[in-house]
Amino acid sequence: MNVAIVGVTGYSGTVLYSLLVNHPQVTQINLYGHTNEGENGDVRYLDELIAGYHGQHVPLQAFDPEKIMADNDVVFFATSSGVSSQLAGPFIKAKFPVIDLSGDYRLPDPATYEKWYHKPAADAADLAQATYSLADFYAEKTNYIANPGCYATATLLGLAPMVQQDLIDPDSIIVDAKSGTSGAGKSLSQLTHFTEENDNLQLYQLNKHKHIPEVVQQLHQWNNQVNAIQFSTTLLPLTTGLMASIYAKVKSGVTQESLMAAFNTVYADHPFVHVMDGETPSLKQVVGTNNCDLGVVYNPVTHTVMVISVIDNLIKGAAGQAVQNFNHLFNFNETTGLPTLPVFA
Ligand SMILES: NC(=O)C1=CN([C@@H]2O[C@H](COP(=O)(O)OP(=O)(O)OC[C@H]3O[C@@H](n4cnc5c(N)ncnc54)[C@H](OP(=O)(O)O)[C@@H]3O)[C@@H](O)[C@H]2O)C=CC1
Ligand SMILES: CC(=O)N[C@@H](CCC(=O)OP(=O)(O)O)C(=O)O
Repeated sequence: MNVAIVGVTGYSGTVLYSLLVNHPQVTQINLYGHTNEGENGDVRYLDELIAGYHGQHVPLQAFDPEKIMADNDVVFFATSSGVSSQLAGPFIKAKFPVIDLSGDYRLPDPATYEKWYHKPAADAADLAQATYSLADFYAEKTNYIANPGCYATATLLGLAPMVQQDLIDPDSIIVDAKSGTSGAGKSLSQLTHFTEENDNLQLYQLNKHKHIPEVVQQLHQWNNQVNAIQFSTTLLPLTTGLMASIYAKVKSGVTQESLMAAFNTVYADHPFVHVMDGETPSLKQVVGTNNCDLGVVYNPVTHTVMVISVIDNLIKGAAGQAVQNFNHLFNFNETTGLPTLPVFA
């Protein structure tokens, strides 16, 4: 199978390339950059752009939808938000398979996208052709897969059993999420400047984070009593890893045992999700993997359940989940080409 990547020079795109190189169903990876790529005659090659990619002498070609569709079976967009909304239309019209790592097609309502992303939304008819796909709950729908955001992934996997089985007060959900700086991509900003983030903790986008509507729309689909969450994001002075600490009041009669029964039932056939009973996972046990590890701890004194959800933001939170969705879309085994053992160093 031939696969195309647009945005390989970004953090998620580079990780995606590494995963696809080792994917047994992928025979060729073609790379595409901006529409004016190579215009001045200078062709850029991956091994010259990304340190350590020795031997990967693969050229970046100009972004051209017709050529991409002619030469490939699927295209991945690992581009900044606001790019695929402008570029992906021809693929949607042709029903060509797309896996989009950005947020541009996650929210079906253009006005909601513009409110939270502060950018023009994709065409409304095109948005209707996209499927938001949390890969562990994949349900076949369209050829355009909107891959979830990293915070949304950790949060939704931590909440799914409790929301689906109606075990918590739907008005009581609080999520305190933290991420390493690679989650912000490669562009420099004041927040991710070494002097600001090193030896520091910074909350950002409080009550304004773009993953809030994405999380709420999925929770609402699972349980229409859930209409809002309290959600905060904090930048950690780490490169990689994301932890969501989730709190909720449980409904009458819910215990540690009934919570574990729900988590174990829902995740029984989900190879990437691991549930710890009364214990809490750390970031290092998932960094380098496509796993999401969950710790479930109930406090009978406060009637509060705490779920700690940890992922590698670039793998499970982006490129790895994109490959998991790719496996689903083409009916490959869900785990093909995906790492499950942590780097642990
Ligand atoms: N980092 C993370 O943990 C996660 C990221 N995501 C999402 O994945 C996407 C990529 O993120 P990330 O890798 O962090 O971002 P980066 O900022 O690191 O990379 C962005 C990539 O997009 C490319 N790009 C930008 N504009 C265009 C354009 N007009 N045409 C073609 N290519 C373009 C850039 O190319 P160039 O180098 O030439 O500028 C670069 O390759 C984003 O939408 C992000 O929100 C989702 C989940 C987690
Ligand atoms: C640390 C950091 O800055 N993280 C990013 C989330 C990365 C992500 O999932 O972004 P998309 O939803 O755009 O795909 C943020 O908070 O915006």
